[in-house]
Amino acid sequence: MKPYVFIDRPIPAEAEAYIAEHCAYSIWDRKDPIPPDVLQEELSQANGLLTSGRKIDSSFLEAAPRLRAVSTISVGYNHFDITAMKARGVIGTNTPDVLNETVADLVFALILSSARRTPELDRYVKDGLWKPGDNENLFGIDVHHSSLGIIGMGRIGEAIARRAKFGFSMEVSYCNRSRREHAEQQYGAVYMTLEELLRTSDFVLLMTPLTPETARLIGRDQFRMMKKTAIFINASRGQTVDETALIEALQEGTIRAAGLDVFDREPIDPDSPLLRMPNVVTLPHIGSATARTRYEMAMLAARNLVLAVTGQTPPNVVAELS
Ligand SMILES: NC(=O)C1=CN([C@@H]2O[C@H](COP(=O)(O)OP(=O)(O)OC[C@H]3O[C@@H](n4cnc5c(N)ncnc54)[C@H](OP(=O)(O)O)[C@@H]3O)[C@@H](O)[C@H]2O)C=CC1
Ligand SMILES: O=CC(=O)O
Repeated sequence: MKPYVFIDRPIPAEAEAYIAEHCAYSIWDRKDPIPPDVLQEELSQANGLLTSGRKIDSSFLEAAPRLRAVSTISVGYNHFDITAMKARGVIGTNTPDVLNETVADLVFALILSSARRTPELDRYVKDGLWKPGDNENLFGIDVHHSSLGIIGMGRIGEAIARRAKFGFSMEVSYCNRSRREHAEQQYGAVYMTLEELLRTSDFVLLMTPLTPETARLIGRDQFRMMKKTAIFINASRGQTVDETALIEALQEGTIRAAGLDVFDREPIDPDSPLLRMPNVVTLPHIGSATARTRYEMAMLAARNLVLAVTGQTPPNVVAELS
């Protein structure tokens, strides 16, 4: 008998067809949330789940007694409760590598737009405020030949370091728990302590996974260590930063500006002060969101799921569950 899998969101037709070849399945092919009774019914039967960002914890797993594998269409898997999944023998897979270049492009969009104030100045022109004599009020800061500190020099971090070094002649430094020699040799990245990186970088980029160690890694003390002219970029997860401390740092001029793709709460609270600061560029968590990359991610997640539920070893079992 074929394994039964549940797909909890719309996916490309090719990914669905691939799953259909190997599994019995059903799909929630709509944008509105799945009604609890439908989810409950699906979970009671499913051997596998294809999802993105759904919290997989012990109460979820209790409702899914036959579940053997969860495949997420994302590289981040902080929504997996590893302990609970391990206890039930549920495999978890993610989609690394296929999004590296796309996320790196988006990080550069944040770096450039926050340094040269492009969203703010676009508004300025469209609002009819551009006038003869405009000069210093339109100035930004240079990206080329400046310094970029990457906290979390991994697969995506390296794609960013390559752009920084060869595209913009930037000095790259990084801070990980362990050295990444490839980044040092290829991009001249200098390994530093977190404090040293914060004190010396023109651009501070957070690119770590969200883990108990990285939760609120950047707070009031860390913002105070940064240069007053520093621009803070976050494309990791919102919870790696103390958002109240970030707002305070921006309001008090402790740092110059921020470029943010991720937030503590997503979608962000419409009353957040971050949405009213001209020196903050905000994006709706779109690091990997191009049609081609999302297609590759869905195909990879589908392959991971099929392998896992048919008793084979998928290539992308997350480290803590392999
Ligand atoms: N905004 C968006 O749309 C996207 C966001 N992301 C986020 O980016 C994250 C990174 O992805 P990816 O590059 O593929 O992951 P990798 O695992 O390849 O890289 C993460 C790096 O972070 C370092 N790291 C881990 N813990 C710490 C720590 N406590 N302090 C300092 N460094 C640490 C690791 O090095 P070491 O082990 O040596 O510490 C590793 O090199 C994802 O987990 C996800 O949260 C990813 C894709 C899109
Ligand atoms: O945030 C996106 C991811 O792939 O992780």
